[in-house]
Amino acid sequence: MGEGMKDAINKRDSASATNTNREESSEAAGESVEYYTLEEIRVHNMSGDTWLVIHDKVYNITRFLEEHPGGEEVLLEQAGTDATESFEDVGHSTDAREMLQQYYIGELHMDDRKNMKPKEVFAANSGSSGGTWTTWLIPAIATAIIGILLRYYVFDHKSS
Ligand code: HEM
Repeated sequence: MGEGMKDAINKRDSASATNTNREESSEAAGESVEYYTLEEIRVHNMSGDTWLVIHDKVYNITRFLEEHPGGEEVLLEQAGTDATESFEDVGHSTDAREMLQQYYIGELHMDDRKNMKPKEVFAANSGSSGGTWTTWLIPAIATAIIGILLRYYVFDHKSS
């Protein structure tokens, strides 16, 4: 019996090994990604069926509602919508961000993504915190003025 049995087992093992590999590679290639539009997501806005979007990823958080340290209420307020801003406003920990993975079901449809246009990026950079160029321009001018003053001071002292 020995050889036949071993062969059968080997065949089964290698078959299951190739299956697993195929699954992994198709996942890695992103073939099985689901895309949802905001319209599709909007209907999942109740306590028994709760989806939300964070950073263009769609999460089914129905079974997380009761576990959320920040309470069920805040999640239900965001249910069926893009909750990225509220999620970020709270300043969630790295642990919270890692937890998200468990509830991932797909991606927000490309048409519904709020891609930052170059104009918006510029506006975001030149807000009250000051633009990037002012951060080096002001110290540069200050250094130049100090340099000029020092020169005058040194010359004045040499000539007198
Ligand atoms: C599925 C997505 C979410 C996950 C996995 C999550 C997870 C967590 C975790 C683990 C905490 C404990 C503190 C921390 O580790 O940061 C927390 C706190 C909190 N979360 Fe969320 N959260 C999610 C979505 C949201 C959303 C959309 C809001 C919207 C307002 C929110 C509001 C809060 C608040 C108010 C707290 C309490 C903060 C505090 O007491 O300091 N969370 N969340």
